[in-house]
Amino acid sequence: MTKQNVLVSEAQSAINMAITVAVSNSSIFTTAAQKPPPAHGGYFSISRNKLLKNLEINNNGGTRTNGWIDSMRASSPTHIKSTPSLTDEQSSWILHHPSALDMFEQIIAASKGKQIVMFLDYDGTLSPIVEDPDRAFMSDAMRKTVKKLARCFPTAIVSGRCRDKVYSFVRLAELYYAGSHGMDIKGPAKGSKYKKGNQGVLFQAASEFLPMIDEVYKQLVEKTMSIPGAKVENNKFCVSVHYRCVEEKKWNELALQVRSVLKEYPKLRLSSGRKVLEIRPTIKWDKGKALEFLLESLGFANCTDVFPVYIGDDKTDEDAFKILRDRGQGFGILVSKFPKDTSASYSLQEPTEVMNFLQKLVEYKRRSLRG
Ligand SMILES: O=P(O)(O)OC[C@H]1O[C@H](O[C@H]2O[C@H](CO)[C@@H](O)[C@H](O)[C@H]2O)[C@H](O)[C@@H](O)[C@@H]1O
Repeated sequence: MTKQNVLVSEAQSAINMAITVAVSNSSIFTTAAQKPPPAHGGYFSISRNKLLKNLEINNNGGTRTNGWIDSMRASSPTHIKSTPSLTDEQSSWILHHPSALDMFEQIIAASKGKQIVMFLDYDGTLSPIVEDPDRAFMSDAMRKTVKKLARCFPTAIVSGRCRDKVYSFVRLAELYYAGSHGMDIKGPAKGSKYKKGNQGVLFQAASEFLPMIDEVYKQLVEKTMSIPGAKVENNKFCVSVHYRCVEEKKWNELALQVRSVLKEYPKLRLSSGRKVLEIRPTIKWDKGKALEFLLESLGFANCTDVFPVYIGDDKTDEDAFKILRDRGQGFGILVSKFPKDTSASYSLQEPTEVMNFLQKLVEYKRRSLRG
C-alpha cells in the first residue's frame, strides 16, 4: 500500500468508525450506514466539524444524530483512488491553505517586530503516526531541531497525551508542556532563556476528575479486553480508546462497549481523533485555552507584539487555530496531506516538512541575530 493510500484508508476508516459509534448510540444501525455510498474524488472531504459534532455524546449519554448520516452519505469517499495529480478541490484547498514552507518569507515578514512563540502538537506533527501509540518516537533529528528552536523562541508542546508520557518522548527540559489536551500544564524544568513571565507555572484544569478518569480507564480496559487490537491509554485527565489495530467488523462492538461505560458518566464527553475515541471531562478547557494560558504565563497577555505559531494535525488542534484566528495574532499550520475543514492558515504535509519549517525558523533567527 502506498503512503497516500494508507492515509486515504485512514480517512475512510474514520468515517466508518464515526458511523459505527453514532449509529451504535442511536440504535438505527443499518448496512447502508456501515458502507458509505460513492462520492467524488479519492480523498476525505467531509466536514470534520459536522462529523464530530454528530459524534459527540451529550450529557445524558444520548447522541445528537440530526442529519449526520445524510451528510456522511453525501460526502464519504467510495473507493481508494491513488492519483499523483491534484483534483480541483485539492488545488483550491491548497490555494486557501498554502504550504508554510512556500510562504516562509511572507510569514517572516508578518512576524517582524514581534516575539514569535511556538506551540507544537506531538503525534502526527513531531512524530509520524504509527500503529503502536507506545512507540510513537520522534527522530533524533527532530529532537535536535526542536532543541534549537527552543533556544530561539519560547516553545511549548501541546498534546492529548499525558504530560509525563509526552515528556518521555520529547525529553527536552527547556520546553513548556501541556498534556491531556492542555489540561495539565508545566513550565520548563530547566531554565529557559526566556525570563519573561512565570516559568515555574504548573496548572491542572481538571484535578477533581482524576478519580473518575482512573475508574473509567479501568472499566474500559476490562470491557475492551475481548476485542483484539483495542488499546486503552490512560492520559491522566482523559482516556484514549485506540481502534487502529481493530478489525473493522469489530468496531461496532467496541463502540457499544465504550458507550456502555460512558453512559454512567454524564460529566465526561466523547470526541474523536485519528483512529481513536477520546474521553474527557465536559469542562470548558481545550488546547486553545491552554495556548492562551501559556501566552499569559509567558508574559504576553494583552500584548500586540507577540506572534504565536501553532502547528498541529488533529481536530483537537482546531481549538488553538481558532483562538489565533479570533485574536488576529500569529496563525495555525495544519499538518495534513488532505483537504480538511480548518481554522489554520497554512499547511504542511507531514512531520518531515514540519522539521524543515522549524529549521528554517532557526536559520532565520540566527541570520537576524548576526544582523
Ligand atoms: O495531541 P496529540 O499529541 O496529537 O495526541 C493525540 C493522540 O495521539 C496518540 O494517538 C495517535 O497517534 C498514535 C501513534 O502514532 C496512533 O497509533 C493513534 O492511532 C493516533 O490516534 C495518542 O496515543 C493519544 O493518546 C492522543 O490522544
